Amino acid sequence: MSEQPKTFPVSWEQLHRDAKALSWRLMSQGPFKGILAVTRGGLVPAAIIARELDIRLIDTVCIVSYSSENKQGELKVLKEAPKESKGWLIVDDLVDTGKTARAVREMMPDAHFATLYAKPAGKDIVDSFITEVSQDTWIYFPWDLALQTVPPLVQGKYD
Ligand SMILES: O=P(O)(O)OC[C@H]1O[C@H](OP(=O)(O)OP(=O)(O)O)[C@H](O)[C@@H]1O
Ligand SMILES: Nc1nc2[nH]cnc2c(=O)[nH]1
Ligand SMILES: [Mg+2]
Repeated sequence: MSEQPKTFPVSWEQLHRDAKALSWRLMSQGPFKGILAVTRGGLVPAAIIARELDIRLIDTVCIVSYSSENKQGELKVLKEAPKESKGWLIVDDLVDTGKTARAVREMMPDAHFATLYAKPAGKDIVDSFITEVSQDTWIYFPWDLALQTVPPLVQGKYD
């Protein structure tokens, strides 16, 4: 569970809408030679953007930054980005502290960096994003969520 006081849950529909909005914005920045998806969070947005911009060349940079308890640790690069960066589009789901984005930027200095969501500490590192949320907000992606029942608003209130 997150220790952030605020939460921003994103549904599949919302994610699709935001990835399409980002694609619209990126159209004027291209054409791009290929997409570099930052795993794992960048994979789903990268697939949607690749479809919208008709990009067939997709590569990955494989980075682990947060543990399963949502704590940031040492950055582990499991697979480096390709050498060429000019004309490439980097896609990640979000930028938070900017640690991941900074590391990828170093590997791909001439690429355009796009994320769906951005927090204030990291937003200046990326070139394009759709929605900003406050630093004390934890974003929940649809692949981390499940439908569940919630009690009615008034349950137990008038007992
Ligand atoms: O700006 P930062 O503070 O570096 O955080 C942003 C990164 O954290 C998350 O990835 P994570 O390392 O949790 O891995 P995942 O994509 O596999 O979920 C997210 O997908 C970004 O890549
Ligand atoms: N899911 C998720 N992963 C993150 N990694 C860094 N910040 C976040 C966040 O707000 N949500
Ligand atoms: Mg990630």
